[in-house]
Formats: sequence, structure tokens, C-alpha cells
Amino acid sequence: MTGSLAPNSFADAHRESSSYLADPRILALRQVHRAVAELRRGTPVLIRAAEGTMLVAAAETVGALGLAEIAQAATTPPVLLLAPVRAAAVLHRPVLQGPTGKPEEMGAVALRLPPALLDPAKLRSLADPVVADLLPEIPERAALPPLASAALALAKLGRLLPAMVAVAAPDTAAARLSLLTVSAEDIQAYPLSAAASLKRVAEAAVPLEDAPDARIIAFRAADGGIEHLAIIVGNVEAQLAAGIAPLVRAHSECFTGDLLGSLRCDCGPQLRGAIKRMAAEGAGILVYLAQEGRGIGLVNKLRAYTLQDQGLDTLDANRALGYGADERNFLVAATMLRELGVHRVRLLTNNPDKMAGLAACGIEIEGRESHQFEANGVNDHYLETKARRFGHLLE
Ligand SMILES: Nc1nc2c(ncn2[C@@H]2O[C@H](COP(=O)(O)OP(=O)(O)OP(=O)(O)O)[C@@H](O)[C@H]2O)c(=O)[nH]1
Ligand SMILES: [Zn+2]
Repeated sequence: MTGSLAPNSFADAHRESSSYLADPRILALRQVHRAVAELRRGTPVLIRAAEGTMLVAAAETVGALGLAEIAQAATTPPVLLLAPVRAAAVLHRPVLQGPTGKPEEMGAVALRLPPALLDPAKLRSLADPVVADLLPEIPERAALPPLASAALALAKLGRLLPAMVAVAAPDTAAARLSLLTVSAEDIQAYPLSAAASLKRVAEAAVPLEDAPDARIIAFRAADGGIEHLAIIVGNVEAQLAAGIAPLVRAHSECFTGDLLGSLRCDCGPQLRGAIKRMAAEGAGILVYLAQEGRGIGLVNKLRAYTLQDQGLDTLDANRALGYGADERNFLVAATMLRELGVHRVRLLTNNPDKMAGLAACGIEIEGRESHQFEANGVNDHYLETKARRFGHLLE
């Protein structure tokens, strides 16, 4: 987190309607959010930085029109930018390791796209490890263009496969083809900037089966993204007034586990269990974070499940898709807690990274409360992987 993103000052600026319009961070969020929407519908966008300009489209969504627009604007041959694990699979090569052994440290890899591969269906199969038929032709590596990491970051913000068709293109091409321009710096700043802009927008009492005295407070960021929720159980104000650190759970959304009772994970029991425990203690806060699939989104989580059924574990499946092991940003939870006047917590978790993430965002972790549930016969390997590869604490 950089100093310029002091979360509370942004939340304050966002609240003041006069400074709202003038704040360049709001304009940056708006432009990145628009760029994400363009990529999701297969439209190219121009990424701009001091190093130059690059026209990109997502391999997952681009169609004939987008490819034609890219061809019209290109001043270099097209390349496909892939995350390192996916690139290694496409190249039939072992994965390159970064300095500390994490493949994501290698950034991006560029592959040449000869005319035969400039086809929407072929691009999708190069991007998607779930597509069984790897193309017989092995593309050649190309020099990595500047702005490659910003291009992959933009795809990830759209919860798309991080696989981008890219060409160098002049600034003027965007205006000529009515395409959107977005700055690389704004893309990189977006997740923390959006998190820092969260503010309360609505609240209501919602008695729950397990916690009749419960309220839901909705938080919205200035980017136009999906809302995050705080579920307030019992009398938290009284605890805060007495100087007691409340019981807090930072729970990432899991449509399959939370809503449907999926047996693949432990999210459902953790969600209901946290609320029950807060009700038994008389107070607590569950922040319900719109960070499905540890931040990769539901569509990619379904892809990850398919890869897990083919033998990968939950961490390697994320990497095979081109994502990191955990793409969450805990400034979302920290900003919500601060807006609720909570600076010190007793955190319900087994995940040491979650504690470190919240602490790095200025939330004092007074203690950790174990939040372990029995394996159910289906999620045993998932729970074992969390302990072995994510360092989850077992008690
Ligand atoms: N990418 C991916 N996400 C998964 C998988 N299984 C569950 N999830 C997601 O993981 C998140 C669960 O996170 P949390 O409940 O915060 O749990 P945690 O990080 O394991 O930490 P604690 O429960 O606090 O110990 C939810 O967003 C789920 O959708 C999976 O196999 N792959
Ligand atoms: Zn789950």
C-alpha cells in the first residue's frame, strides 16, 4: 500500500460531493472500470504509459471485430501475453520459477501469433487450460513488450483468463477506432484505490435464524463495482465502548459453499459457524467480501474445480489459469472495519496470510480464534492442501 492511498482521506473525499468530482482517483477508477467492461465484451482497449502505448484484447472474449480493429491499428506483429504457468503448458515446457520459487514472479510471457492462430476459438484454447485440445502447433516465444503486466492485471480485474492479444499501436488509433484508453499506472493502483474509497450506502435489521439481533450494512466503492457487506451481530457498540476487541470474521464470498451447501469447501460451515459463535458471545462482525474464489471470480473457480478434478490441487489450479494462489486484497475488509469504528479485533480464522494482510492495513489483531470444521469426505484434500501449501493453522 502506498502512502498516497491513505484510506480514510479517500473515503472522506468520496463523501464530500464537492471534492468527489475533482478527485483524480475517482476519474482513474472510472476509466479502469470502463476498460474492464470493454474487455469483458471483447472490445480492445489502449493501455498508455510513459514507455509507450499498446492495444490489447482479452483472448477469452475477443471476436472477429476486435481482431480486425487490432489489425487496423497495429504497428507491430501481434503477440499473446500469458501468465507463466499457462505459457509453460502451451510451450510444452517446465514452469519457470521466480526468485522465491513462485511462478507468478515471472510476470508475463509473450508468444508470437501467426495468422493461423489469430482466430477467436484458437485464442480461447490457448488461454484456457480447461479446453482439452491443446493446439498441435507450438507457438514461438516473442520479446516481452512493455506494459505486459498491466495488460494481464486488467484481465484479472475483469476476472477473465489472464491471456491478452497485444500489439503496439499509436495513441491516435484509439480515437480513430472509438476505443477506450486507460493508463497502466491507474490499472495497477485500482484494487487498493477502490478498496480505500468504500463507504456505507445502506443498512437494515435482518434477523437471522442463528442470530435474531443482526443488521446488514452495505458498502460501495467509487468504482461502480459490486458491494461488500458487514453483518453486525448483537451489540458491538457496547463492546467497543467497553474497550473490548470484537469477534470478527473476514469471509470471502463463496456462492457454491455459502448458498448451495457445496461439499467441495468449508465455506458454508465457516459462515454459519461464525454467525452462531458471534450470537453466542452476544456480539461480532462478519465482513462478507465480494471476493469469490479467493479473488478469481466464480467462473474461474468453476474452471479451477475442473482442473482439480483432473488432479491439480486448489493452489496449482489457480496458477494453471494464470492467477496467483490468493488474489484477495484485505484493504477491503480493513476499510470496512475502520468505517465501523473497529481498529482492534479478535479474528476468526486459520489463515495466517489473512491476519498479516489485515495487520498490514492497520487493523490490530489482538488474538486469533480458531475456525476449523470437520472434513466432510469430499473436502478432505482441499482442507489438507490449505494446511500444507497455504500454511493454514490446524488449531
Ligand atoms: N480459487 C479457489 N477458490 C476457492 C476454492 N475453494 C474455495 N474457494 C474460495 O475461497 C474463499 C474462502 O476463503 P475464506 O473462507 O476466507 O477462507 P480461508 O482463506 O481459507 O481462511 P479462513 O477460513 O479464514 O481460515 C472463498 O472465496 C471461496 O470461494 C478453490 O478450490 N479455488
Ligand atoms: Zn467455498
